[in-house]
Amino acid sequence: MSAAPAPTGARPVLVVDFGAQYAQLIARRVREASVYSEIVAHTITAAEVTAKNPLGIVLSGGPASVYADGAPTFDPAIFDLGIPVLGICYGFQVMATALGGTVAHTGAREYGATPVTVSDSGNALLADQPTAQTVWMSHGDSVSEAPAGFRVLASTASTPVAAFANDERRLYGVQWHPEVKHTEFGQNVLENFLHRAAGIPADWNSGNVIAEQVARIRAQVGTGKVICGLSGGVDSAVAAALVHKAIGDQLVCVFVDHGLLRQDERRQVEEDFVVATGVRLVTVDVREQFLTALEGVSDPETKRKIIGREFIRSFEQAQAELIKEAAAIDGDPIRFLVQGTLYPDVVESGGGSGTANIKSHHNVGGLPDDLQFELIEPLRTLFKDEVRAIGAELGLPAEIVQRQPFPGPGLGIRIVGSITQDRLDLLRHADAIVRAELTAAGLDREIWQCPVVLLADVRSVGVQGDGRTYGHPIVLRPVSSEDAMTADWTRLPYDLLAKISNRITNEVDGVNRVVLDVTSKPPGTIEWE
Ligand SMILES: Nc1ncnc2c1ncn2[C@@H]1O[C@H](COP(=O)(O)OP(=O)(O)OP(=O)(O)O)[C@@H](O)[C@H]1O
Ligand SMILES: O=c1[nH]c(=O)c2[nH+]cn([C@@H]3O[C@H](COP(=O)(O)O)[C@@H](O)[C@H]3O)c2[nH]1
Ligand SMILES: NC(=O)CC[C@H](N)C(=O)O
Ligand SMILES: [Mg+2]
Repeated sequence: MSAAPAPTGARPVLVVDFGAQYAQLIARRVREASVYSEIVAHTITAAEVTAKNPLGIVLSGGPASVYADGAPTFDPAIFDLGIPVLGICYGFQVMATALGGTVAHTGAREYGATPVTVSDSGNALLADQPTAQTVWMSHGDSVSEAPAGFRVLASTASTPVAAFANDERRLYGVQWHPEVKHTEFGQNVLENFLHRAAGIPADWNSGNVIAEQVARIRAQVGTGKVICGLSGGVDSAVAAALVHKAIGDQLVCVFVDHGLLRQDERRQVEEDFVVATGVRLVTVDVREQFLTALEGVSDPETKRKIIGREFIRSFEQAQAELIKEAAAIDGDPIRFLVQGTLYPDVVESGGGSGTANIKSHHNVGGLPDDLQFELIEPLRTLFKDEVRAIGAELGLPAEIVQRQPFPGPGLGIRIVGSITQDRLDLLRHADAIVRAELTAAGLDREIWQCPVVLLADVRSVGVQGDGRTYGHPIVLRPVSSEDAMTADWTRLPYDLLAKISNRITNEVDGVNRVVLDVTSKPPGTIEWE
């Protein structure tokens, strides 16, 4: 399992994964508390834990029941190592069972927002916590009896043991999920555990990530040559800056012009980006290849796999050209490919432990089986806002660090239907209008991104210039988000929406209707495909 890499000599907090949806979220919240963390499998043994010398351990939730056959187990000797442990949900139930308490299917099930009563705040975990608070629950089993030596700290209407503690042994557990934003005092509980109970100082920051990644990249690459897929977006800019810091001129960036880009994008990357960062950049023009490969394809996953494959073919093409150019390589082969992959790309592609495939991101689930490159993905366990912080720390300009995301498959996954040159030109035009208006309204920082989608297989009747039209709708999808894992639709001012709608229907041939997507994520995703 991938884990955020340790800074040299740093003692981690281990997050033990029992198949949770939220293991990375826990790791991220620990980082937010300025503490370094690593995710480990639940099969870790007491000896392996000792070898890692952790400052604390957090046990995640998980879908199984502790008493069921085949449920994920945990080495009980770990509780005797003297290391502070916090169990969450399934992890709380694991701790209860291992230490002589009982867990049962009591019939009490709690999902979502649940009021909890804190009955004992005279302990490190719930110190200074209000008596009444709302927490996020997701369980069907309950601790019916706390282990001997443990105090019950909190309860809900149907769960008498909702939190417990043994301050002497520094063992703690909560039935609820402190790692999700909907839990009112969740971060406080985690920080109480880390700082008060376990006494861990708050001294971890993005500077540590940079130092460690630089060391790790140097060790991985040696004197080899590296290419980096650079899109002009935040993630690849930060990845490239990190790699550049590590190995300097051994890095060459490659921009793929696949014809699915927005207006003016290539020029921006080739000129503005290079000026801002000083990286060496080559562009491969593969517009024809992509269009041919995608001809007649309308299924979203098929499109994504083709795009993922063609990206790698494009990088191989750049690799071959650079190898010919002796100056770029000094005779060393180019074996490594840097990608700005983030954790949400991985988890949505089904790459988390036991998580579902929502959509194959081109750089993860869309990679071809015959991939020859050795990947370098220094941001793979991080979330976008963390990456922005690292970019700022590395000195990248705000225009780059604060840029809105744009997916690698570009306009290709914003045409619902098959992709043609005409449809791309139409969508590019509509998208340019939307972006110009949002920028003019000063809203770029407020919205996370605003996909503009062409419903190429849908037509509706309109009237323009006293004549009948039978045109396509354009969908506006403005969203607000913290990390793209969840999102809400942005309430844009009506006047602005009216202006955008007017301009698109007046200026873009073939469009006679503009509609607004008012769906959150979940249940929708941000992109339509
Ligand atoms: N046009 C492109 N040329 C080269 N590499 C690309 C291109 N588009 C995407 N990539 C690669 O795929 C990775 C994932 O794309 P993604 O859009 O998630 O990240 P990004 O473009 O770097 O940042 P952002 O999410 O802000 O758009 C990039 O980090 C980059 O390595
Ligand atoms: O580089 C990328 N390659 C992809 O294949 C891809 N698919 C979605 N996205 C971006 O990821 C975030 C979440 O998008 P969804 O809610 O649509 O899954 C949003 O920011 C999307 O724009 C992608 N980025
Ligand atoms: N989210 C969880 O960790 C759930 C734990 C366990 N499966 C239960 O239903 O109680
Ligand atoms: Mg991008």
